Amino acid sequence: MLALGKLLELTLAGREPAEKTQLTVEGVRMRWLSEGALEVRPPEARDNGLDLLLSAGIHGNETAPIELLDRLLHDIARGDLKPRARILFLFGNPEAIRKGERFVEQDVNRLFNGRHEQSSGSEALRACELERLAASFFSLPDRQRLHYDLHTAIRGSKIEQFALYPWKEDRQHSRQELARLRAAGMEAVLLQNKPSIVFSAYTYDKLGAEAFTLELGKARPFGQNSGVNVSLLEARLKQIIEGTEPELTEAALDGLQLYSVAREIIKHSDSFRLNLPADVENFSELEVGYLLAEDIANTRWIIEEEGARIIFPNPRVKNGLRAGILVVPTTDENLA
Ligand SMILES: O=C(O)CCC(=O)N[C@@H](CCC(=O)O)C(=O)O
Ligand SMILES: [Zn+2]
Repeated sequence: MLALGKLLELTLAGREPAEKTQLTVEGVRMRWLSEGALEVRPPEARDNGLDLLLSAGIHGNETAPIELLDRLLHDIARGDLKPRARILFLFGNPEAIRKGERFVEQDVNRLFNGRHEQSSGSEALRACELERLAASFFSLPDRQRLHYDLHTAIRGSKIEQFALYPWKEDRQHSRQELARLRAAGMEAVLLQNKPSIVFSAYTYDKLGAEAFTLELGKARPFGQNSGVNVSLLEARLKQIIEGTEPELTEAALDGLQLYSVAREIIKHSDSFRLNLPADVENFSELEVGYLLAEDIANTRWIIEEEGARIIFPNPRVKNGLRAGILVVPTTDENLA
């Protein structure tokens, strides 16, 4: 296999490849751009006009998505997978991946859309570099742009695999993309309704990509991901890469649960208390009247919404950051 197919090995070892560009037997060009960043370009005659950004390891301990991208890259480097799409593979936070930690000093996925400029340190620099790599990749005119930022969650979930769909003023969420996610095994989608500082929100808002954060199961160390079943997503990604995806019909949305954000729980101070068991699962339902959280100056988060569920509860985030999202079921009436 070509050495550049071993991007993960290079990244784990903190090494630069001797040769920065290599050609597969299929004439596919692989180009190492920077640590954890590799562009794959099909021969011009095979190019189908799709630019696909696949990122993982924005959180260093979320290894199942990293292993999935590693398998796809191996297949491309061996000539077993024959891309018609142009692809950018990104391992988001190499230092944290090497340490097996979510982050080293600060969460890279809270540093996009301008936030890295107000910060310092290696993770702020990395967020800036990821924005630059994505912007350069998505700079070619008249091409389709798609970004999947792959994650696993800190805790178990009542809905194992789900997507978060960013928001931008005057832009509608796409039914076609939701059908594609359903076919890729996602059981639910959270439709965001305000701007955000995560990677997929940057590529959606600033670069015009269809972009999603995908949650694929519970985070575990390398080699311990047999409980994370990515087979439907992996099969779909291969079809997208090879341009062999079956046509999507509207009916394919059937069974996909849609949620919208009712409220984001922001931790304001060290007095923040979250009134949930440590092992509570994502999408656990909360009853109207339930006292969810308390914070400084008698701030109280009481559930007012029927059918509210909690995702990503985390009282240990830094002050000023999201300590959970309250979501409620929604319908497909506003989709494009
Ligand atoms: O399990 C958790 O609490 C967090 C899992 C995770 O990393 N989720 C992403 C979601 C990004 C988004 O809001 O689109 C994150 O929190 O960065
Ligand atoms: Zn994550």
